[in-house]
Amino acid sequence: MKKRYASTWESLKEHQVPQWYEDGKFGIFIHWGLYSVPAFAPQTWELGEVPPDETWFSNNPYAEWYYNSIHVGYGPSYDYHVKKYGKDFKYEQFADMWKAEKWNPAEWARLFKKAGAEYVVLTTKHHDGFCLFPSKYTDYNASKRGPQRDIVGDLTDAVRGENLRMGLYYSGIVDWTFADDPILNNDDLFHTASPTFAYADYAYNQSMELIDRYAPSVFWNDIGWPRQGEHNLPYLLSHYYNTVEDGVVNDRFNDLYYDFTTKEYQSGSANRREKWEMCRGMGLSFGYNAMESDDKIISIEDAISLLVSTVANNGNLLLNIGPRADGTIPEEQEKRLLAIGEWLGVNGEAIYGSRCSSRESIKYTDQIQVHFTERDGALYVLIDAKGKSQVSVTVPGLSGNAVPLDPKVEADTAKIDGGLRFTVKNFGDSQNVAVFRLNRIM
Ligand SMILES: C[C@@H]1N[C@H](CNC(=O)CCc2c[nH]c3ccccc23)[C@@H](O)[C@H](O)[C@@H]1O
Repeated sequence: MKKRYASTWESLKEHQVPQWYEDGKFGIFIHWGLYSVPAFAPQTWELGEVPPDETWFSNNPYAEWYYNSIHVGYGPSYDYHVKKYGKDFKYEQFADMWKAEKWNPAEWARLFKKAGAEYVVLTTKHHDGFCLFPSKYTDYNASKRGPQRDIVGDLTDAVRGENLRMGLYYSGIVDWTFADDPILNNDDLFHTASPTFAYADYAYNQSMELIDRYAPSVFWNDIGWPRQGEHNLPYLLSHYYNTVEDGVVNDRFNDLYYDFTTKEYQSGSANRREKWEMCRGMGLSFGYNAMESDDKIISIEDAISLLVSTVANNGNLLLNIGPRADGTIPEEQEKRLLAIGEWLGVNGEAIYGSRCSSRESIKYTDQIQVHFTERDGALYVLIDAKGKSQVSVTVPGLSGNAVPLDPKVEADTAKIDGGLRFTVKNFGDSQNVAVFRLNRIM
């Protein structure tokens, strides 16, 4: 019997994180929109590396923040905009320059499948207010302008055609078509953004139409929810769960409610006893930044290390791609997705459907760490030796027969000092992380 949720916080709190989200472990985030046309931001810091103050917001590495970055009236993006487009060029003019002329959603979905992703989360409306779906509440959308198609619907169909889950991102509290004073610190971001009741109703209405049109498996709200509309949330979220039985939401509703908490680069919180999700771009930006060449984005080794360390600590990794305005995915981003997919093809048994082990990760050096996951009574030992071709580590308190998942991994194990000594001589097809299965949990 399908559970029905009442529009009360008490009823919502009975919701459990669905098994598919616990098991899925790896998702693809997609930031695509008008900001993909200029595709520019300075390459400065990771979120959380410096305080969210004027220095951050006037040198914002997030290319999807282009509107605000030029609106502050100074800084690298402003200078770039004046030089490339001219002082009088309005951001809204990008709405008729964005054509997505080379976009093939089925091709994207095939790539995400090959990457080993279990879910996808696409921006439906980012802070600039431009909607990638035919919203009843604004004509500033991709069906009426630019691509002239239902981007959200077309990608949802393609993603579901590959048996992946489709999630939708919505910028709840920030919408620069309603309130666009330049944002220069977090107070502007969280407290003065979109201050009207009219906007709160708009956000509620658009969220309802996204739920009713697409029944997304993830409703990924960003930054916060309009305070004037907080009383709408129990209804909105109970309607969501009653519409999408195994739906799941993040923690960006003004600390009022969540299924999973979020980290973003170095910002946010992760507690391994709760379900959480790490999101980041491949470089410093979520929207495509044409300046972020192959040598400027996360390495394959670091991406695999991040996936393994996140999953071993009860998290999911939502790794972002920033497609070009024409609908192609930059080669350097595709290369990372395919490499992660290859690694998961060999070692996925230790990732998909696994659960966090009671054993905490062990850090031997900055390059050498050992992580643990458990599944169906087996313990998995994931040895991450970034930058090394061989490694020897002793894991205390382990015993039993350790079998590498990758047949091309050459390794010996020996009982020593009350632990198990692993000597990996060749990482085979497993990049920098060799995975072993122990058939008895000690
Ligand atoms: C995925 C990215 N999210 C950014 C907003 N980021 C934040 O508000 C990060 C702060 C944060 C981290 N964990 C949280 C949990 C609750 C509320 C805020 C945060 C966006 O500004 C950015 O353009 C991109 O869409």
